[in-house]
Amino acid sequence: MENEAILSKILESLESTSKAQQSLNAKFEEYSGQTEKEFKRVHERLNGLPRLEVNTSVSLDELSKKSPRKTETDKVIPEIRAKITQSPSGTNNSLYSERVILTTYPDQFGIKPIPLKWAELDPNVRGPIVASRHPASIKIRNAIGAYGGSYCVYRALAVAMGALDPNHRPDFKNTEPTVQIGPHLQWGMQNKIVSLDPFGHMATITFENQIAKGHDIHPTIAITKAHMKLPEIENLVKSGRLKVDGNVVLNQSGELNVVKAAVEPVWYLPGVAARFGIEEGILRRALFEDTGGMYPELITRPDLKVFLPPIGGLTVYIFGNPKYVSDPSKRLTVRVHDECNGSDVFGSDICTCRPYLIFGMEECVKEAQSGGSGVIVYFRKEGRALGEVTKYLVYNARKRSAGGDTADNYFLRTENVAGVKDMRFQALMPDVLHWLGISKIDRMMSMSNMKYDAIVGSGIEIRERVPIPDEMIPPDSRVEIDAKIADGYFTGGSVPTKKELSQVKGREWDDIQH
Ligand SMILES: Nc1nc2c(ncn2[C@@H]2O[C@H](COP(=O)(O)OP(=O)(O)OP(=O)(O)O)[C@@H](O)[C@H]2O)c(=O)[nH]1
Ligand SMILES: [Zn+2]
Repeated sequence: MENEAILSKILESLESTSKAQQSLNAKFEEYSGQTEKEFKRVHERLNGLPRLEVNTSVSLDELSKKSPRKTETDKVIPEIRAKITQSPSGTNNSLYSERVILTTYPDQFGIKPIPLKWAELDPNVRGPIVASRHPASIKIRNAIGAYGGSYCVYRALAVAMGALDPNHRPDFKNTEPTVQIGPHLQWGMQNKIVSLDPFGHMATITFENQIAKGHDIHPTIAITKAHMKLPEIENLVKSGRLKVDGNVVLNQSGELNVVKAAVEPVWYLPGVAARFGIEEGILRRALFEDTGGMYPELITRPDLKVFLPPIGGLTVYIFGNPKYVSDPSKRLTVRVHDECNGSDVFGSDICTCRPYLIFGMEECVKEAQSGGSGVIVYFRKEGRALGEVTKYLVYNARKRSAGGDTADNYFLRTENVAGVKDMRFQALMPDVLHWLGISKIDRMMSMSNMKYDAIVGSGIEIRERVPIPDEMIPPDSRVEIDAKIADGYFTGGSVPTKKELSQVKGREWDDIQH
């Protein structure tokens, strides 16, 4: 009797699972427009194609012989490949030491990190950031994580496939900055800079001797100069809104002269924790847990205070004389921008990102032309640091919702998916402004209250806030901008009421053609 009840329960649940599967299939067909017939046709075509043989015991040499084209494996360094193929399991090959070092401990034999004193103005007192785990560095390492931000994972792949010697030492000849930034007083002040290494661009010069001794020290900042060309800027020049001056705007096609700096994240954990008003231990535990246990040393090495997180960094674009940026007697225009690949690069019109970025650039150029300078900071924090997958999920939810894509529900839809509406945590953002030695901003090209509060709260004065002009707002992004204004973003106009917000509607799903 009891068994029968269980059996019927199982059958019931199987039935509902298969119903769910059916409705999923129906939905799939509806969304993708693929009939079963088409599906079969694709399958048949695929079946007709030659199959890729998967043979785990095959050697890399055999594989590259089989491949008719040149593949990545052809580029491997023979000695590295030899080391990899010596070990069929790959877990104990001669690339690395026999024993896998899962973590280290402060009191372990031979562990003696190079002293590191954060917020010291003298780089020799501050000390280099050493993040390498290779035999010559593992005992003197004073930072958790790896150089390169998120790109450390690609480096691991290159090493694993034999294209890169794990002990490769970069040749830094001629890589020095094209202009000098700093040192600025802020570099030596407590809590002004906690998420980047202010000496990151000077590492190869300042720590030349240590590098020559074999210490694996990398710069975490690089500064170069370039020309840039954008269609909108060219149009501004053609329409006469921007003038050619041969220095900032180089010619009629709107070519701009810039100095740019790429910055990788370097977190001083006690400082990051203090910025968010949390305990360092809690921060370390969360970073350990929510990166899938990637960095056990966050827990086992409380003596190591610096962490190089595997996240995107930022880029600084300077218009005009870079020396003026930190000179309080010169005017300064700034736009701090968070990545929006869909709009910034691909021209999506659902938000104001690229238009505001271009407007920011225009004003930076004008400031530089009239004797001041301009700075654009571009942070890799896609989709308010929630990522592009979350962002697209929310777009779908917005467009499919019963009452339409209205401004009053804009943030709610993000919260439904991500749990929060924003994970950018602007509290760390002003660090780059302090690295540049900025003490006041004449024109801040942003309406964001979060950016404003963070910058002003860090001790930098903002003299004027400049909203995006109405005519630059694409129609479908009205939903976003009105929702933001109602949520506290700066506006020169009126703040929409709840009722008004419910009437601001984005494009319907059906209006988007495929
Ligand atoms: N998750 C999510 N992110 C979005 C959406 N629309 C824009 N974004 C992201 O929001 C961020 C916008 O950043 P910014 O362009 O710096 O603008 P802001 O912080 O809103 O403020 P302003 O300085 O006034 O422009 C970027 O990271 C975008 O990718 C959305 O619908 N969902
Ligand atoms: Zn955007």
